[in-house]
Amino acid sequence: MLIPEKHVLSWGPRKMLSSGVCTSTVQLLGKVAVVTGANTGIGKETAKELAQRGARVYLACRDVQKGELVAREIQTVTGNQEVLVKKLDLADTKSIRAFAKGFLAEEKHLHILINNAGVMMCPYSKTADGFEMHMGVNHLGHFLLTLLLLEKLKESAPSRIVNVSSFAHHLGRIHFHNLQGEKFYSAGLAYCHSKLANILFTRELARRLKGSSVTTYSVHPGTVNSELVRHSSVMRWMWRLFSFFIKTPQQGAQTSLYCALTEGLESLSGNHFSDCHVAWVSAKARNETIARRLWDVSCDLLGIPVD
Ligand SMILES: NC(=O)C1=CN([C@@H]2O[C@H](COP(=O)(O)OP(=O)(O)OC[C@H]3O[C@@H](n4cnc5c(N)ncnc54)[C@H](OP(=O)(O)O)[C@@H]3O)[C@@H](O)[C@H]2O)C=CC1
Ligand SMILES: CC1=C(/C=C/C(C)=C/C=C/C(C)=C/C=O)C(C)(C)CCC1
Repeated sequence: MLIPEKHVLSWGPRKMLSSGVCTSTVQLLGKVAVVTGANTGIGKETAKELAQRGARVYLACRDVQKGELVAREIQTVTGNQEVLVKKLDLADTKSIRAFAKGFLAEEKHLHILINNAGVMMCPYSKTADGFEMHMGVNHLGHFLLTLLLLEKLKESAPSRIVNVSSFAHHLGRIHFHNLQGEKFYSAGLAYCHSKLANILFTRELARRLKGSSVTTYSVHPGTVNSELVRHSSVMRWMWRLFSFFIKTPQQGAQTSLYCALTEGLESLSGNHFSDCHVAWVSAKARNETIARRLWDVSCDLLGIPVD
């Protein structure tokens, strides 16, 4: 194990709240990984560990300058020079298509895709394509990215897709008549809806990928001290006050790493994980009809032919 357990699990309340360590010893020399939102928080720690294990890692970031600083840091810490930065703004489908085009032209393989980037509790705003920001970035952006990279993942199989969701999905609903939040909007609930969409996408994708050796998992990383709370002063205050009780980003990365690396997980494709174990999801998240409809509606919105 490359992350010594004592550094992942400190002591006291944080230890109690941060169970779940990726104990896989899998090495990744010759493997290629993409991590979205890798310039900070959970994504940065996930990318660092993948690089530590020898993978060529693409940091897919909307701010290339921030990404370059982190890439240098990861190169220095891990000794792996194959840490690359590529511009990806999930709030703009042109940027997503440009990212995929560049990546597919450059790389023969893609073994691990970690759909990690996310926004939470933004004031009402829209992406370049007119999608509500949470649904647009957290769900539709990653949906499009994944479909554009799917052939490469299939050619590189066995390969894995990890979608970082949240236990907040329990409060989520897919309001097909108000998917862009135009009729009513709550910043907190919009986040929950998008995280439910992450789980429905994972389950429907797993169903469609059966037999392909490409597997997919959704993840709740835990409550993690990161920049996710940037839009809420109450949450920022809570995070500061309770920082000792919540996970570090390195601890928050463990379940994503577990799903990306652990051998023998293939039969659990489509499942949701928390603290490196299969976790229960809401009844809405288990609804196949909603999952199929969300898939079709997402294709429609993105101008992808529905199959
Ligand atoms: N922290 C927590 O307690 C929990 C987090 N999660 C999930 O974990 C994931 C990682 O979040 P976390 O590390 O905590 O949060 P951070 O805010 O620290 O990191 C989020 C990352 O997403 C990137 N991002 C945001 N918008 C876009 C965009 N339009 N295009 C590309 N990248 C974008 C950010 O880039 P930039 O730095 O440029 O803004 C940043 O790199 C999220 O999906 C979140 O929903 C789930 C449950 C709990
Ligand atoms: C009650 C309580 C807490 C609050 C937890 C909250 C509010 C978690 C929210 C998580 C989110 C927003 C996840 C995003 O996906 C702390 C700080 C752990 C400290 C112990 C008591």
